[in-house]
Parts: sequence; structure tokens; C-alpha cells
Amino acid sequence: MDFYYLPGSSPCRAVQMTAAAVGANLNLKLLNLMAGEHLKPEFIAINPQHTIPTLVDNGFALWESRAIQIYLVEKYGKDDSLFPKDAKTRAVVNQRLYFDMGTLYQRFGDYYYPQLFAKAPADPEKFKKMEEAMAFLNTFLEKSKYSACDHLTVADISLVATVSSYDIAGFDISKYPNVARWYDLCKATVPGYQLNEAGLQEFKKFF
Ligand SMILES: N[C@@H](CCC(=O)N[C@@H](CS)C(=O)NCC(=O)O)C(=O)O
Repeated sequence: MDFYYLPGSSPCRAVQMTAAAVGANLNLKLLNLMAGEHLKPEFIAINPQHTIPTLVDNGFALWESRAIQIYLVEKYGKDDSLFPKDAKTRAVVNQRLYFDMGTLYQRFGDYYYPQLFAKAPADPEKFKKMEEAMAFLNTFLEKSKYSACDHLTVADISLVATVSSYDIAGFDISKYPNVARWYDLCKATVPGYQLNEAGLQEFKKFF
């Protein structure tokens, strides 16, 4: 499977960890966004939205990290544990994935990316929104060991890519005790977590 990515990218790291968890082999194709490689016609032909991560599995192209994670688990996972078939458990996994995409990761980007890529000043209101999002996650984690249930799912893999980005950016995770506990647990139990750590070292260069 061809995997278009950048190691520092949070959604790319989530896909890499998920591939490791199901034992799927990714043929890594580095795409240099800074050099505009994602805007070249050959990549637009694969993904008209020109985003990474993008996966091409035997001619089937897919983007959006969480959709890719689910595809990998459904196609290559040995069982359903990472994306449980039970309707209620799956609904909570989906809620966490959408929360990550629309709230937790979104607010990280809203606060940091204008500073990193447009030299804008820090906006304290946007910082408060990040704190609020992390507090929501802290509350979710009061009830279960992992973010959606008592075992690891794709929601944890997606969320830990985001939370580790907050961490490397200097956001103080220790103020959120349930998140801090879960983050340590994920570092120890997410397959391929070392891929996330390697990518984070690249991401750190932006700060
Ligand atoms: N929601 C998407 C976000 C993907 C995304 O925005 N990727 C960035 C890099 S981290 C990108 O490709 N930016 C280039 C562009 O949008 O043209 C996902 O989770 O895959």
C-alpha cells in the first residue's frame, strides 16, 4: 500500500500507528508540503483535496486519517477490537473520533497554526478553547480506562496523535489528570508508538 505522508503530521502519525497495530505494511511516500508537492497534477489525480495522509491500496485511494484508520482495521485487523462491532461501543468510538477531528485537533490548529505559518500573535481566546477541549477529554476519561471503552480502539490512536502534538507544543497535560494517566497508558500500549515519537521530533522543529 502506498502511503503519502509527512512524519511530523498528526493525522499521518495516527495512520502509521494503526497500520502497525494491524500489521499492515505501508510503502512510505514522503510528500513535501513546503515544496508544494501535494499540489502537483500527479498527486491531485490521486487526491483532489490534496491532503495527507493519503493511502492507495491496490488502486483504491482514500484520505481523511480517521477513515483510513477504520479501513485498515476493517480490512486488515484480525478481529474487531480496534473498531468494535457492538453498536453502542462503536457509537462512542465514532463520537471520540469526531470529537478529535472537529474539536480537539481543530482547536490545536486554530491556536498554533496561524502563529507557526502566518506569524500571527497568540490569541488567548483560542488558547482557552484548547483548554476547554482538553477538559472535555479529561471528563470522558473519568469513566473508562481508554477513551471509548476499557480496551484500546482507533479513537485512542487518533486522540493520542493529537494529545502528543499538544504536549510537544508545550501545552501542560499534567493539569488534566485523567488525560495524563491515559496518555502514559497509550505510550506504553499503542502498537507502533515509536513511529509517533519519531514523527513528533520532526513536528517539534516548528515550535
Ligand atoms: N482531517 C484531515 C486533515 C488532513 C490535513 O489537513 N493534512 C494537512 C497536513 S497535516 C495537509 O495535507 N495540508 C495540505 C493541504 O490541505 O493542502 C485528516 O485527518 O486526514
